[in-house]
Amino acid sequence: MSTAEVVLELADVVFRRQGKEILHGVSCTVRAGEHWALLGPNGAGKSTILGFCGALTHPTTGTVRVLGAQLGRVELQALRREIGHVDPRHPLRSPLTVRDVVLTGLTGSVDTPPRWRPTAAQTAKADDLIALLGLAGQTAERWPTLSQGERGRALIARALIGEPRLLLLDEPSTGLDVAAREQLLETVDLLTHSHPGLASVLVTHHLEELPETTTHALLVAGGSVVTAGPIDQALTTGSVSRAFGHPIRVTQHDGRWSARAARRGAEEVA
Ligand SMILES: Nc1ncnc2c1ncn2[C@@H]1O[C@H](COP(=O)(O)OP(=O)(O)OP(=O)(O)O)[C@@H](O)[C@H]1O
Repeated sequence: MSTAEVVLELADVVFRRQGKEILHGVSCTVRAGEHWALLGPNGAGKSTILGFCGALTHPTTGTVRVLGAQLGRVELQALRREIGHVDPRHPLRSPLTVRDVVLTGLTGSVDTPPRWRPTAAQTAKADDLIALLGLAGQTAERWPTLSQGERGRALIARALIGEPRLLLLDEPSTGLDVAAREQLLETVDLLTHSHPGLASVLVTHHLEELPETTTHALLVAGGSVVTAGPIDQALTTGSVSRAFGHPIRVTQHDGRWSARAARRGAEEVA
């Protein structure tokens, strides 16, 4: 059992909305340096769980502790500033440059606030992150001209500029072609070296979209945990088939995962 600092802890979390129980007692502990995949079929409860991780919602019962603070006892706004949140549906409409988009991670806003000016050190830091994410040379390019993949990497730089201890990635490969997806995954893998203490939670429906550096998986279905723990133990043909309600064969090759429907005549699903 790791002794690294606990970054995120969900204990028996139940969530009800409009008379409906959406989560039925979810528990999970994420420690510094761990990279979790949050996986499950449509409607499983992934976004709801990510909402707790990002200090966006309170549980109905049970406890959520994010970065040592219990939700319900702390000011959520202050806590959110310590969490890097990458949402591929970032609602930016104005033609900010890559550098300006990254700097909005410091103000926690979508656009640059009027009269806000970055310091020279903040600008230098934005440029360092832009280079780290493979966008050097595109610092002055404007948001509407960027590809989806470039936007995804710019949003990771934006999430990192506040030096978060927890990074949340909400389906970061959405809308990417295979090359852009692979570049994005390589970039995420790089973070284990550039930001060694950082913990992350990445939401996806697809095992193929898991970075090689993923250490743990939380598999959910119907608002309950199917399995949670080190990825090699958590992601199995049996657990993934149970979660998705379909016989699926899970394989791992060179650190990458894949899932295929188990065809008739194939080996029995464990
Ligand atoms: N505010 C709400 N009021 C009522 N029901 C809700 C609310 N938010 C979510 N739900 C329901 O809770 C369930 C889980 O939703 P959630 O969005 O967390 O699933 P998900 O795993 O992220 O799904 P997807 O993969 O489709 O994005 C769904 O059945 C959804 O309809």
